Amino acid sequence: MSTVRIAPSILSADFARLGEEVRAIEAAGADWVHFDVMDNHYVPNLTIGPLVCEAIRPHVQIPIDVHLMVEPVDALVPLFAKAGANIITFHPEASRHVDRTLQMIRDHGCKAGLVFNPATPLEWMDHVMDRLDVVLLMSVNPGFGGQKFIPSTLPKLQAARQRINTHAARGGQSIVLEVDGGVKTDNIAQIVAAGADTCVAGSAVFGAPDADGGYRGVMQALKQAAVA
Ligand SMILES: O=C(CO)[C@@H](O)[C@H](O)COP(=O)(O)O
Ligand SMILES: [Fe+2]
Repeated sequence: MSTVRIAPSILSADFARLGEEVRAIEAAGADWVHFDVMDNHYVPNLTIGPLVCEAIRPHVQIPIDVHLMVEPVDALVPLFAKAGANIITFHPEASRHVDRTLQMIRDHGCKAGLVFNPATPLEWMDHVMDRLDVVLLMSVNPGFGGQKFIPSTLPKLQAARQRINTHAARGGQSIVLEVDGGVKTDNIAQIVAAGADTCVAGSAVFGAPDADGGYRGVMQALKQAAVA
């Protein structure tokens, strides 16, 4: 049985019923709530902030995984920590002092992570391995849900997995390897085989037809397909 985590992205949820939506995905077996923050500056889209994080916090027990697509980053860290975030990830190009931002996230009691766009080199992680709890590889360009998985993410996942395993073999902490964008039942097996242990899925989960078992059906289908 696979231990892959599924983190539904609420970007594709019904925002008018967000409390109900996050309760439904938790009941359906979601492992994390993936919370996409877009600022209409680092990315063209504009989404949700700490007030919405605070509003959904009492509705779920599972960790809230805040993916910051904002520039600059630092001012939002204390606000999301206070709003109940458990994990905060950011794009290294968007922070002037990456080491300091990672440290700040942990100082606020959250797990810290870096997000790599499809063209962002993995070298960004090399000098901050000790400060990382999560490495998130984007398998689409950030800004929108419902895009198609970029296949070059697969060798990049293998390379990231190798770095993470080497770090652990040298006595370093364990680091989650998360993938975000275009994850579906028909590609999750390849994604997990390439080294991912945590998969964000937005449109795949929230677009699941009721006839196929709705959120519970798609969550089971993703977890089963991951080990196929
Ligand atoms: O961060 C992002 C997009 O920028 C993602 O979290 C998407 O929201 C994932 O949605 P799907 O590709 O699974 O529909
Ligand atoms: Fe995301």
